[in-house]
Amino acid sequence: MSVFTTVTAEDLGPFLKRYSIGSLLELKGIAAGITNTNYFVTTSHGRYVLTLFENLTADELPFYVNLMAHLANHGIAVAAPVANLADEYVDELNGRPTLLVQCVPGTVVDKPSAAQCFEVGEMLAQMHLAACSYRGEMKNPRGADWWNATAPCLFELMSAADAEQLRAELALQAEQCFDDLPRGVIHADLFRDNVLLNGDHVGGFIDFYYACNDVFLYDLAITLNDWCASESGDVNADRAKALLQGYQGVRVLQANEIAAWPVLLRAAALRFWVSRLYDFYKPAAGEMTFAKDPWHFQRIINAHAERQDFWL
Ligand SMILES: Nc1ncnc2c1ncn2[C@@H]1O[C@H](COP(=O)(O)OP(=O)(O)O)[C@@H](O)[C@H]1O
Ligand SMILES: N[C@@H](CCOP(=O)(O)O)C(=O)O
Repeated sequence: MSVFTTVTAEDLGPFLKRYSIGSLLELKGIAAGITNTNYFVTTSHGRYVLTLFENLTADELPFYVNLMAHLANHGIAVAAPVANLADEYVDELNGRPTLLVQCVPGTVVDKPSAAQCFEVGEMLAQMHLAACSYRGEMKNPRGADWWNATAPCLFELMSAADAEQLRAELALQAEQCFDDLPRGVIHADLFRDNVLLNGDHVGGFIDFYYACNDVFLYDLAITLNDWCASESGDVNADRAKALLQGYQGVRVLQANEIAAWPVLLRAAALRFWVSRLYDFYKPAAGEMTFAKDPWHFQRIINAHAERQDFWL
């Protein structure tokens, strides 16, 4: 369920008058998603998704919303924001900041094929290049500063063996320097549930609310860990190769990126191991989160640590 703030057709009437998208035909809550309230809004002009932000404030939204508009302008498959008559993307409804975007075609695919991984890799590289001309800046809110600050409150709640492994993994990452790697705006959460696939093609990347400035290769590692790893943490080589081929067809990895790849795959898994551990052990009272399995990412780290061949 993810309708946290109810919207009725009556609520929407005055809201839609601030837009030029026609009159309301249908309003339907969207069950998927875990953070915000989403509705499909069908009007006489077409189909849109209305998001009511449950956590982000109107002041925090321009970086993400302008990024989506910038990428859509450059031909990247993302949901394009729709501006209201005051030429603003962010509006307000029922006490929440809102965004209206075009519906993108496709569905979430749980078990992607190699061909679909190829397309996702290609679109990701194109997104990285298109975002180079985007002027917004955002620090990674889930980068090394965050995981180093967050992990200490988890150690005493974890098994001794897991806490020891987490300490070792943090120490391994603390020794690295990624300053020379190509960087720019990254999605930072391009899991399967944030991509709509239309057959083999990318209908649209969605959910840009972790986007930030960071290392491109880290984004590719986050994507590979979700699109190509099984429950055991092992990686399907065909899908991984396809994702990397798709990516490198657009942006060829440099020698220093190839050298950093194994440790960045572990960094990308560490980020979600820590965030899922935090959600598991420290669920905030009343917070609308659904804890996902943290140990999945520990298994991915273990598998990467054993691996010799990284599909490049
Ligand atoms: N632009 C869009 N076009 C079509 N469907 C969308 C679009 N944006 C969101 N959705 C649907 O809404 C669901 C939840 O969106 P998501 O952004 O993941 O929510 P949350 O921010 O709550 O995690 C998606 O799985 C998808 O089915
Ligand atoms: N894709 C993530 C969820 C988003 O990150 P979070 O920090 O908001 O939990 C996952 O599957 O863990």
